[in-house]
Amino acid sequence: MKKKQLVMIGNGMAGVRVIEEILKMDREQYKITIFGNEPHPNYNRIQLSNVLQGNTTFEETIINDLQWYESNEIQLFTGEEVTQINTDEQYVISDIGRQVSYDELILATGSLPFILPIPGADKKGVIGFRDIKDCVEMIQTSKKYKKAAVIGGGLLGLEAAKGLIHLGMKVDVVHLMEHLMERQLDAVASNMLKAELETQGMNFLMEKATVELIGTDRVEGIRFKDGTEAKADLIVMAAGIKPNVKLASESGIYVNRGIVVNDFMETNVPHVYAVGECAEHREVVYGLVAPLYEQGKVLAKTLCGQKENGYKGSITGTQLKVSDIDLFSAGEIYDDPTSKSIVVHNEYEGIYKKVLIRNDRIVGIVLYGDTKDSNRLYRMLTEKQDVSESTTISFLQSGEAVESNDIASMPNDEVVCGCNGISKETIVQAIKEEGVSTVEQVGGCTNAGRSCGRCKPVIQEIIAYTLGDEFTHAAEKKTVCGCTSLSRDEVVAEIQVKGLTTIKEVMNVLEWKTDEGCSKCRPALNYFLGMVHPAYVDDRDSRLVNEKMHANIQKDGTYSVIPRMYGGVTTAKDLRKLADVAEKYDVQLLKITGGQRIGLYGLEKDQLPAVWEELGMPSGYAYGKTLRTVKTCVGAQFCRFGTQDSMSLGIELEKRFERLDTPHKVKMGVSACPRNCAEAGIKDVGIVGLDGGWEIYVAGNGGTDLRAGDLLCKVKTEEEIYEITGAFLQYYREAALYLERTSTWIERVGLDHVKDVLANEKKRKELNERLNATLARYEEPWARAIEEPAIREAYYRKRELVK
Ligand SMILES: Cc1cc2nc3c(=O)[nH]c(=O)nc-3n(C[C@H](O)[C@H](O)[C@H](O)COP(=O)(O)OP(=O)(O)OC[C@H]3O[C@@H](n4cnc5c(N)ncnc54)[C@H](O)[C@@H]3O)c2cc1C
Ligand SMILES: NC(=O)c1ccc[n+]([C@@H]2O[C@H](COP(=O)([O-])OP(=O)(O)OC[C@H]3O[C@@H](n4cnc5c(N)ncnc54)[C@H](O)[C@@H]3O)[C@@H](O)[C@H]2O)c1
Ligand code: SF4
Ligand code: FES
Repeated sequence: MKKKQLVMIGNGMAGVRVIEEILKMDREQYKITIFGNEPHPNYNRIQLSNVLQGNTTFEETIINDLQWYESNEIQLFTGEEVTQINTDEQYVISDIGRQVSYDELILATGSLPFILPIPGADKKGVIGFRDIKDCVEMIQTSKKYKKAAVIGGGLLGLEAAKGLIHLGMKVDVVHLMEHLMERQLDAVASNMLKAELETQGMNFLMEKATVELIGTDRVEGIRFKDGTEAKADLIVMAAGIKPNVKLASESGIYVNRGIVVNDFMETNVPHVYAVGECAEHREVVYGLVAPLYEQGKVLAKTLCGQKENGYKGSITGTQLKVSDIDLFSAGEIYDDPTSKSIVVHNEYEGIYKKVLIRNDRIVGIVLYGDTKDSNRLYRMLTEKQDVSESTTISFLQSGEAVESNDIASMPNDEVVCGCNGISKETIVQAIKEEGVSTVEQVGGCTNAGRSCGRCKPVIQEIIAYTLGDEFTHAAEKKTVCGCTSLSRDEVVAEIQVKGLTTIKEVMNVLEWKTDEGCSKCRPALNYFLGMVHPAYVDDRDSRLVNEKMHANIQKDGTYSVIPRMYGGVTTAKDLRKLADVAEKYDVQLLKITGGQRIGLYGLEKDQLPAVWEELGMPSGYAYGKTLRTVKTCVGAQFCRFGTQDSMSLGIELEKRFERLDTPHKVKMGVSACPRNCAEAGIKDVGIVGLDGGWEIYVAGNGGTDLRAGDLLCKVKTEEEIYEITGAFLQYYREAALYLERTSTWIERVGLDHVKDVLANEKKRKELNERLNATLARYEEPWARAIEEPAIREAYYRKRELVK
């Protein structure tokens, strides 16, 4: 049966969750295309606050990596904005003129920050806080400037302010109202919050209406309605958001505040749906993921022909992600004549709890300082339980830490992860039936904990309670991924002891929990098998996407071609070839890379075999977990300071070790004197020439986690360098975790340990023997692609546009 074309505009949290749900229900019905105007795969926007506050990295925010799209055959166009929808002829057009037809269309365009329409709002240094780009700008600004102002004392503004303080800036929070977070907290809780945040370094300018942002080109300050001013080199506008609906309304789709949908997330136009922050359901637009994920489930069912009850709306609960602040709020927050409240206010311990009741039902909750009751009360609220028999004590228990007893008495259907609507029962089931034993694995099976992360401590408690004595052992172990409860070392040991030779065999014998594995374990197993068995036949389809393609996929879906240029040395003939090919294929960019070679960027997948054939040069593996480059200085051949021939040594090292699979990428550098022009001190292996010898440095890193290399040893001859470098690489291959750089590996196992291993001559010899046996199996990847039509057909067939 021909698949229907499903197109989604917006590659954010709500939209991609719909696609995940569809894939769980029915993989065969749709050919899926996604447009996202950010240059990233789907990431966890919620965690941007934690990135700013230094609790997580950008890499850790990625929810679905490019490999996920590739392996689910989803065509993803990042950095591309859809600018037109033709609902009569059912196609969309992007800002680069790409036209894609649809049978069904999902609008998941999210929201835009509300930028106050005041003079000066367009100055440099005025931003919202919505995406990675804003986050990067805050981080970079903090390196140059010292004073920031955040406009808006809501959830977003306070999380941004905390992040900016962490980045070393002085921060004013400008708030229009009398109380912070006035939509979530009453006056008492709000004052407690303000007092705590002041101790954390925030300065509040309350009841201030901003009328102008002052400065010349760049913002320098704020002017308020009362005539006062405040200095600021950076302004973060966090005064609310507005649904991103321009495209929908211009396309004739009915829009009120958001894109209006019915209970099945259908808009007024046939075959067009909306989900997430851009959608308006029963006159409500939501701004938290829990309701958006509920909408996502309903939409997936609608699209898979399983329309049931539909979406009925949600009551949301919020928490603030600022360290040392514990607060929860849901439903109504202010007393009125029709409601009664139960309040516990322990000023001594800084705890405040309020439950609002109307007609024997909880209608609102505000908790500050102790939120242990939040799940239970929230459930009573959402289920509209009759509370007439309850006492104050049973409403508002003590503030003791969650203990096993609490888990034991927690009802099975209590929702533990509010963002994803996952109950205790579902988590316990995953632990018992799927054999998972870490918070990450529970997330892999159930989605619990994958959004704001606030439920993770409770998930941890449930694991401990369910596993009992087995827990300590299980929790200590870092498993390969959620598909197995075995660690990397256990899997490698089993491969060796049981003589397992294929991925399928490993999964069967080691009782993998999934049939096909996942994007984490498949590449890892492929690597382990290749590391254990020198003659292993590579399973190309299990590799990470760039390795599988032998080319680096770029943000617009095109690829780069970077041939080897051993030691950074080239010839006029090779340069001519590069120029000819670049002209013939009209490449978008020719660039000298950081690794001293020349890259051709912007090639289509079907052009790659011909480009490589015409170049006739070996692949530079600029995409691989392998030896990338050996950077060299000109050394003794030309430089008057050079004591050694760095170029020849670098070229020889690159030729010896190219193509070798390693746990992560490996970069080398060779400088011919301590002036170190090849920056050998920040390479995985760095060699520095001295009078009469060389120094070998290891585990340097010039990337995100900057690290100077450690001196491993001094040697006299080039032969010694080859021997020690070979042994080091092989030991790293055998001992490091998959996707662990040499820098983190050395930090974990200790330099002295590696020195001890390499100081042992017998071990060095054995390591080099195993390395050489492995090196013998590699061949030039593009030679095969050029010769074999089947490979070209399988991997480099032209991208069809869905039209
Ligand atoms: C810093 C921060 C912290 C947050 N913390 C929390 C929290 O703790 N808890 C919580 O529940 N929620 C939190 N939220 C809110 C939560 O992130 C959002 O509710 C959620 O991301 C909305 O998902 P969405 O898919 O509707 O929109 P988005 O995630 O915004 O995704 C929409 C995507 O569509 C793209 N797009 C728009 N128009 C087009 C077009 N024409 N063509 C192509 N692409 C387009 C956008 O660039 C965007 O990438 C937070 C938000 C921020 C910014
Ligand atoms: N922890 C979380 O759950 C979390 C964290 C961040 C963001 N978010 C979500 O992101 C979205 C945006 O958050 P937000 O805090 O911007 O929205 P918001 O609407 O909740 O808060 C905006 C705040 O700005 C104030 N404000 C409005 N105009 C102002 C002005 N001119 N000067 C000063 N203050 C002004 C308002 O009084 C309000 O308190 C919301 O949907 C929110 O739920 C959630
Ligand atoms: S590292 Fe020393 S030898 Fe090499 S180019 Fe620099 S100065 Fe010359
Ligand atoms: S409550 Fe947010 S991830 Fe679980």
